[in-house]
Amino acid sequence: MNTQATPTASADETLAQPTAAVIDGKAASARLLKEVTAEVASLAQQGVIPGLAVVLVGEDPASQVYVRNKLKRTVECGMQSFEHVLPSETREAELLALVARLNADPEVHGILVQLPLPTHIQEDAVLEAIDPAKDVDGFHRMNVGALVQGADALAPCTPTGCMRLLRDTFAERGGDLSGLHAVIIGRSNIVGKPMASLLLAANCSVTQLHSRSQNPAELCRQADIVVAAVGRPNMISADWIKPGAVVIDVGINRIAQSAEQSPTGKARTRLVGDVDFAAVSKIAGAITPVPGGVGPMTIACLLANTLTAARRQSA
Ligand SMILES: NC(=O)C1=CN([C@@H]2O[C@H](COP(=O)(O)OP(=O)(O)OC[C@H]3O[C@@H](n4cnc5c(N)ncnc54)[C@H](OP(=O)(O)O)[C@@H]3O)[C@@H](O)[C@H]2O)C=CC1
Ligand SMILES: Nc1nc(=O)c2c([nH]1)NC[C@@H]1CN(c3ccc(C(=O)N[C@@H](CCC(=O)O)C(=O)O)cc3)C=[N+]21
Ligand SMILES: [Mg+2]
Repeated sequence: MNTQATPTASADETLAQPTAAVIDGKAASARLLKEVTAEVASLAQQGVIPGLAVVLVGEDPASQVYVRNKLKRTVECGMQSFEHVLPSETREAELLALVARLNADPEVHGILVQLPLPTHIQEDAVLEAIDPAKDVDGFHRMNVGALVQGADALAPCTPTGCMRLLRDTFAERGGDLSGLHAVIIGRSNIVGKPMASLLLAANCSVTQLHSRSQNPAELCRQADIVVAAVGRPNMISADWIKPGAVVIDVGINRIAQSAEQSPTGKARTRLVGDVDFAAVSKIAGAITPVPGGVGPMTIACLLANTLTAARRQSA
């Protein structure tokens, strides 16, 4: 990672050094995966191979990206991967029966049911059916409650990955997150809400924006840390950002790409985040790219959670 502008730089300094450091999520995830791989090997010597079951119902595009990358990394770090791809017509009862089988399977230490589920399935019923000890997404009420109360729990992977990137970024600058103002855009159970809990635990002042917020750009401009988790391509423009702020872009949006822009010369799609990277990177102190930012960290944290779950279940 380069360290050109500092997050506390004044507007003048930032004008003199107008390009944000690009936070390298791929490198950070490779470092974490290396640690996980070593610990998986030592657990394997005790006869335990951590196993992760992934359940995908239907065809959400962001979920498909996730599943593909996850499978690769799981095997690379020495874990077992169990994939369950079900058609979008799958009935809730069938899905609950599968979850019950995975709960009872001693080779499965972690269970992840991809969200969103098709609308005829009640998401919360499925999430509550997962054994909390195997809930590597941290979405079960028991784990959500523990996170909010600051107790030890399996914490959601994407916010955990964002925290690792933030801590690394501020540590490189000789500081930490304590006392900084963090603005989160989005309040989903997957990203926005658990992100707020983790930032509060790190002693940030936290503001949470959502679709009903008034003057979002004005509020966001007060942030030292911006976490964008909306699902709208390029929504966060340069005028939302205070010079020198650290920007974490969680969005994974697939947009059409013209033939001229495509490396293959064919009209295709490409991934973009929620932040207008080209404009914001001229103002921010540091920023995560999409792809190559939060996404790879989510996967590394998922595998770290699976290792933790396997250790606890075999202790
Ligand atoms: N990189 C990764 O590892 C991951 C990436 N993602 C991606 O992150 C993005 C967000 O995901 P997720 O949290 O699940 O999305 P959700 O759709 O569940 O939540 C989106 C949030 O954004 C808010 N919102 C919508 N429009 C606006 C607006 N105009 N102004 C302010 N807030 C708005 C919504 O507000 P309200 O509550 O009022 O409706 C809601 O809280 C998606 O692109 C997703 O693909 C998700 C998980 C992991
Ligand atoms: N129960 C559940 N938990 C989730 O955590 C969850 C989910 N459901 N549903 C879908 C979203 C989305 N999500 C992604 C994670 C990693 C990448 C990822 O690896 N991104 C790479 C993509 C690289 C590429 O393939 O081009 C990157 O950003 O660099 C993408 C998307 C997790 N989610
Ligand atoms: Mg639903």
